[in-house]
Amino acid sequence: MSGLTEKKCVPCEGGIDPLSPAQAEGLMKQLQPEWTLSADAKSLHREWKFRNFYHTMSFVNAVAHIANAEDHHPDIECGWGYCRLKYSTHAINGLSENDFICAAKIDGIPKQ
Ligand SMILES: C[C@H](O)[C@H](O)[C@H]1CNC2=NC(N)=NC(=O)C2=N1
Repeated sequence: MSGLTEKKCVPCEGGIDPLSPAQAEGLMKQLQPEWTLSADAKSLHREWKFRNFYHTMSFVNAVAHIANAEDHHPDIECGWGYCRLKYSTHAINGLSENDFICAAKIDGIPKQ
């Protein structure tokens, strides 16, 4: 169990520094290995594949539920059989712990 899943996102409207690349690399260790950091360490990415549209949208709905509960929202790109997520904290133009908390919670969604 990842410690991040025990945490709750803190509302962010700026005023904090984005995580450094080293801090972001450290938190990556608590996520499933399919997540990648962008080259500038300002965003977090992952893609999923599904065997039909129903399973795709079921996953997207579970992501939306987490986003709503945490009040922290990914960019979502989805279509038949795939979903791509991008996390960054818009208010600071970079990554915050919120992005990692949400990613860890998404890692807990059962894969269909
Ligand atoms: C107050 C509240 O936490 C902010 O408006 C949130 C809402 N969701 C957000 N989601 C993301 N990804 N970045 C933000 O900066 C952000 N801001």
